[in-house]
Amino acid sequence: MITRFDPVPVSILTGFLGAGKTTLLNRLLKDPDLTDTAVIINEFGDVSLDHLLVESSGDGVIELADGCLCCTVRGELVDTLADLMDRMQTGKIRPLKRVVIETTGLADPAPVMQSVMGHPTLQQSYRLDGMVTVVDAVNGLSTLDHHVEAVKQVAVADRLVLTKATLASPETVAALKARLADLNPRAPVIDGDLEETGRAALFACGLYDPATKIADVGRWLQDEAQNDHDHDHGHHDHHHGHDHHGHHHHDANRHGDDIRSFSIVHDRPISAMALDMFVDLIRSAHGEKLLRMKAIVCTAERPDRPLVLHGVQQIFHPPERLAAWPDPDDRRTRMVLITKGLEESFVRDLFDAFTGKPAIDRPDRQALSDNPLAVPGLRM
Ligand SMILES: Nc1nc2c(ncn2[C@@H]2O[C@H](COP(=O)(O)OP(=O)(O)OP(=O)(O)O)[C@@H](O)[C@H]2O)c(=O)[nH]1
Repeated sequence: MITRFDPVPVSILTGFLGAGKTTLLNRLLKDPDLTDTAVIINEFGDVSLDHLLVESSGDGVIELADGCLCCTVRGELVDTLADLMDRMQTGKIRPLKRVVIETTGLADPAPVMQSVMGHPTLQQSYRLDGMVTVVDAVNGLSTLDHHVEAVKQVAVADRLVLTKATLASPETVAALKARLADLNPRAPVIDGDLEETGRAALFACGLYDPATKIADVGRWLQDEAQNDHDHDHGHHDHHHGHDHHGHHHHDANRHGDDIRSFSIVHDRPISAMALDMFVDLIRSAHGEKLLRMKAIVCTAERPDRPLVLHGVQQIFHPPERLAAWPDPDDRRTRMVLITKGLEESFVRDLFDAFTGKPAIDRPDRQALSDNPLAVPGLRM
């Protein structure tokens, strides 16, 4: 038997790389009001860590990996939403109160929104209710200057959540708030540290209304609707190339001409000192090219308790030791990097050198830490 339901509210949690989306989601998932909520998380790259770092991973958390919601895995999002509705209607899962979609940090929100609002079948089953955008107080201004996706994420928001304000100066926070008000005069800016920010009510914003946003928002959504229409009619020339209008590649690892995502997997424990030196070198010498680094590391000193590292542009947050491995049978170190203008081979060579992997034409860790710039082949 098929049961019909009222359209299920869908909220989209977005924000630039490392702004604090997963951290906020982990707080929200502790709110009992978010039971019967399906959470769809999406990550760039072939190795995904978010499903390990979302604390209530398991039932209700669906992972769309190895691609970006706004381009490569957009079809998977549509299929996932259709499948959830099908399972609800046929009684295989309990009726959902809400669906929350966490996008990748580089996602253009417009195509993701259009998937929910404009898809001919999905729009009968779902309604967009709550665009929540997380903005990092430390990197926010420069991110808005350099990444069109970040500008769009702010402009489309119903609510803006400001994170890391205690790490930024009051002047920086004031300048950022002024910029946010220009881009989105009506969205309240909510302090990420407040307890109530972590409650389910954050998502309940009411039916999405583009008319309450700056005029660009309506245009972006219309462009997406037109793109979908053209696509349906065989014009496959949109979204190729990340041009100045913010259009996208279909390649998950090329979200801009020089933006790359890659991962390093290592199956032996790493000494904390080697890790420290590797991170320090990357950060100090190439921090501006490192958009994001996320890692779960098996250290030689505490192999039973993995270390989680987060680098967001130049900022490295204090590492966190988990109580145990999320999957006790997989204790490999996994590191995901998103870089802009920094070659994968360079980072890999550096990692291998610090972790002691021998190579004929590369010096060892000691020589590297003494003089990293003197290394042939390791200079950019
Ligand atoms: N001090 C401080 N750190 C924060 C805050 N929010 C997030 N962080 C830290 O920022 C780092 C990145 O946080 P995530 O929640 O993983 O960010 P994200 O937006 O999900 O990252 P991506 O999925 O890679 O885009 C982590 O080390 C967090 O602990 C905050 O409000 N204050």
